[in-house]
Amino acid sequence: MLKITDLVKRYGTGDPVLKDLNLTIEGETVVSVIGSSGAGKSTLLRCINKLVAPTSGSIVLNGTELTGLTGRQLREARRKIGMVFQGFNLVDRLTVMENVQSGRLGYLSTWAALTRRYPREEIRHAYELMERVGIAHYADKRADELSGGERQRVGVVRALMQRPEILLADEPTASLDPKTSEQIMQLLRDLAGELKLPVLINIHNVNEARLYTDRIVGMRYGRIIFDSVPGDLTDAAMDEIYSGIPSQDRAQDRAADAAAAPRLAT
Ligand SMILES: Nc1ncnc2c1ncn2[C@@H]1O[C@H](COP(=O)(O)OP(=O)(O)OP(=O)(O)O)[C@@H](O)[C@H]1O
Repeated sequence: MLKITDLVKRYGTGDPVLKDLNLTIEGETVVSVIGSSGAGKSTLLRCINKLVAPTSGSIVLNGTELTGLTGRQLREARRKIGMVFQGFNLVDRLTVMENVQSGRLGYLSTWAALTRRYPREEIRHAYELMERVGIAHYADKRADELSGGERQRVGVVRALMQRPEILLADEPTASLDPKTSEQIMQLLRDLAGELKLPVLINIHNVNEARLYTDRIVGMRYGRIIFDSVPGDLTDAAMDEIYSGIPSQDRAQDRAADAAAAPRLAT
């Protein structure tokens, strides 16, 4: 279970870009995070995998508090978090197998990694996962010889090689054509069920969020203003997430209007 409590992130001395954010994800749920550019979606993911340090608040993954970890404990905690990227982040000149095994680098000795002598068990595990996502026959191909969809499958297998406890995906389909995007979303959804893994996906494509995720979290100005099943994402909810002023400010404005109204009437 991932439990985020009162998370605040401020870059430098600027205003907070995440404001007292609370979010709990249990079981194998696939959750999408939607919202306008700048709403704080990527910052949220980066706080979870500690690519950026939260300013305050708590992030607990299966009983381990992630905030405040450093050194070896941080490296160990990071292994529990699989990451899938928009641009795939593969090493082009390496083979698919080498890219996939790089997901295990934190576990291998430097010597084994440098000489690419992967443990037999890890080769078997890699083949199993590659078979599952349909890229086993490309194991010895260079990554730059693959299509976008195939490259993203390599990215997914690399993340799963860590045997993560949660999978984070930052715009995993934004570089793909519509049909391939749907295949990758379906794959993430199926893998969540098969591996009993929660998956958190930042996504701009609301249709894909509706079709392939169990729960949609809508962010605006660093706050979660919508958190429900896709069926509840009405046009009004979309308006609130993507346009106008933040709901909290709107509520404050409404309260101010109401307070001012009697005076205006007189
Ligand atoms: N490294 C940084 N330093 C300073 N400000 C940052 C940094 N990264 C992000 N921001 C700011 O934080 C806010 C949230 O950005 P973030 O990238 O999390 O939003 P987003 O919802 O993921 O946007 P997009 O959909 O465009 O990726 C923005 O105002 C952005 O300018």
